Amino acid sequence: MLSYDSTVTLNGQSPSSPTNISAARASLSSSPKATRQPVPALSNGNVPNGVVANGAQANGQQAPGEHHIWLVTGPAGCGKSTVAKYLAASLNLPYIEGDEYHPKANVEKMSNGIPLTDADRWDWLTALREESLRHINAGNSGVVLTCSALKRKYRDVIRVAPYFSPNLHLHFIYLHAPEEVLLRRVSQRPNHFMPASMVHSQLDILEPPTVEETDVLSVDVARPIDEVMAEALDKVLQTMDKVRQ
Ligand SMILES: Nc1ncnc2c1ncn2[C@@H]1O[C@H](COP(=O)(O)OP(=O)(O)OP(=O)(O)O)[C@@H](O)[C@H]1O
Ligand SMILES: O=C(O)[C@H](O)[C@@H](O)[C@H](O)[C@H](O)CO
Repeated sequence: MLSYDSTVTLNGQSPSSPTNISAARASLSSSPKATRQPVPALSNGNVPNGVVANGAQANGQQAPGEHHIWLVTGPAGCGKSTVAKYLAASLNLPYIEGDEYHPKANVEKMSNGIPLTDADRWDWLTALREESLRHINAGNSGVVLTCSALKRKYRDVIRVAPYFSPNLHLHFIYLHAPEEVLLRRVSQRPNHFMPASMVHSQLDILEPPTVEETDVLSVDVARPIDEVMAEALDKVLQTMDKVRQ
């Protein structure tokens, strides 16, 4: 297990598998509003460690030697899983569903309408950081994960990930919407442990990213999902371009 201050190595390798960034760009330009771009059916094939082998076509090349962690963040119901699956499929990257890494006790608490504490979240955050690094160290050019990361200090825990690796770039994709939108989505979502009554507690402790958190891309998600996904992907691709320059 990596500890809080472990050195991160990338095996000195360029990513061996190309990603389909060109395909993602083509899809954006041919479908500006992305209305013909359905949420990829990932067949829910999560293996226990949360990795999904997605079926996106690999048509392009990511800049060799650069690695990215794309962390989709925000309160319950903002659309983290939906957007993250879309990004992972579009970029042909592994996907980690953060909720699957909560210990049973955390899920029981949330199911019973009891908000988690900092202590409840700490090991979960480090586990997600380590799991992301495991994917990068295994030779993936990047990884997409979901994690509410509601407070600045939670994001800072994840920010340790690229500390020793100049070629590893961490980005947060912060999804935001008014409480009534989140409430509606959580209420209407079937078969999920999180009761709608928990939405308020999430917003109560939420520390929205500040301007000084320059690794954050923000997306207003109080809009149709096709627009949200298109904007998220566009911002990701633009960010990759900046890293390459
Ligand atoms: N932009 C959108 N417009 C309409 N419905 C949406 C939108 N984004 C997500 N949804 C729906 O809202 C619900 C919550 O989305 P999702 O599960 O992706 O959120 P989440 O942030 O991962 O939630 P949680 O952290 O609670 O698991 C789902 O039923 C999803 O289909
Ligand atoms: O930090 C937290 O309180 C949790 O991560 C929650 O955000 C849930 O996991 C998620 O929203 C499920 O609905």
